[in-house]
Amino acid sequence: AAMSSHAKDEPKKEIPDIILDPSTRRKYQRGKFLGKGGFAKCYELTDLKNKDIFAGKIVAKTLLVKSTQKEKMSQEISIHRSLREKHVVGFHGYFEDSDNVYIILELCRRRSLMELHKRRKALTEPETRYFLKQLLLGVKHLHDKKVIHRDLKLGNLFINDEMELKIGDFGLATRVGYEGERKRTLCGTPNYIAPEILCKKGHSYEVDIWSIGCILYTLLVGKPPFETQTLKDTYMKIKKNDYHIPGRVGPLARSLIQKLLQGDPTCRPTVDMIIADDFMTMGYMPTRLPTSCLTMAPRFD
Ligand SMILES: COc1cc(C(=O)NC2CCN(C)CC2)ccc1Nc1cc2c(cn1)c(C)nn2-c1cc(Cl)cc(-c2ccccc2C(N)=O)c1
Repeated sequence: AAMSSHAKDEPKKEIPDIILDPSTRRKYQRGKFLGKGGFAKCYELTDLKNKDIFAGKIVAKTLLVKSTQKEKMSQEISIHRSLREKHVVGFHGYFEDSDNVYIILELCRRRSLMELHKRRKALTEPETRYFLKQLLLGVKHLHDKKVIHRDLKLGNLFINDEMELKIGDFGLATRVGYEGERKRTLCGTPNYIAPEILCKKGHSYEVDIWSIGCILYTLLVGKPPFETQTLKDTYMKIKKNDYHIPGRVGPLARSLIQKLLQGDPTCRPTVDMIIADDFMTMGYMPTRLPTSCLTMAPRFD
C-alpha cells in the first residue's frame, strides 16, 4: 500500500461502510465520496431502510481536540438544525461514534454554483435573476432568524436535480444576540469578505449583502469583482472599493451591483429591498431552469 501519512503506531481510523445512528437506530450505507471541505469529508449515505440518499458530512474526532474546534462544530450544527426553508440545505440529523461526528444533510446532485460558474463563466440575466431570487429567499430566512451566514460563496450554494439553489455550510455562521449587536470576531477566511471585516470594525447582517453583491457580479461578469494574483492585493482592492463593471452589463444590474458593493455597510439594502429591486422585478424571471443550463446558455424566446 502507498506510504500513509500517519504515524506507524496509531491505526488510521477508517470510516465504516455501515454507519449506525444510535439515537434513531437508522443504518446508513456509505457510498460515493463527494468531496471535502475544512475538516469534513462528504459521502453519499443511503438509509438502508427506505433507501433515501443524503450528503453525509463526516469529521474525525481526532481533528476536534481543541475546544475551539469542538465549539465551532457544535455552533455549525446548532445553527443549521434551527433553520428550515426551501432554499436552505435540509438538516436531517447528527450523531457521533467513538471516532467521528456525522451530519446528515440534503443531497444536491448537481453540486454547486461554483461548478456551474467554472463551466459556463458569465450567465444570462434571466438565469442570474432565477438563482439570485432563490438565494435571497434563503438569506431572508437566515436574517429573519437572526443568523448571519458570513461565508456566502458559489461553492456553498448547492443545486439539486430540479435546479433549485440551497444554501449550505454554516461553518462560519453566527447568531445576532441583541438588536443592533455588532460582531467583532470571525475565525476563518470568508471568500467574499466584506471591507468592515477586513478593517476590523463591527459587522452584522450587511456582510451577507456584500457577499450577495460579489455573487451577482461573478454570475453576470464571469469573474469575481476584486480578483487579483494575491490575497493581499485582493484585500487592498476591497478596502479601496476598487472594482469595475464592464460596459456589457445592463443598467439595472449595474445599479443593483453598485448598491450591494458599497463600502459603507449602513448604505447597503436589506434582503427585502433587493427582492423588490428593479433588476429583480423588471426582467424575465424563469420559473424553472433546464439542466442543460449546467453546460450551455439557454434561449428564453
Ligand atoms: C452527487 O452530489 C454531489 C456530487 C459531487 C461530486 O460529483 N464530487 C466529485 C468531485 C470530484 N471528485 C474527483 C469526485 C467527486 C459533489 C457534491 C455533491 N453533492 C453535495 C455535496 C454537499 C452537499 C450536498 N450535496 C452538502 C450539504 N454539503 N456538501 C459538501 C460537503 C463537503 Cl465537506 C464538501 C463538498 C464539496 C465537494 C466538492 C467540491 C467542493 C465542496 C465544498 N463545497 O466544500 C460538498
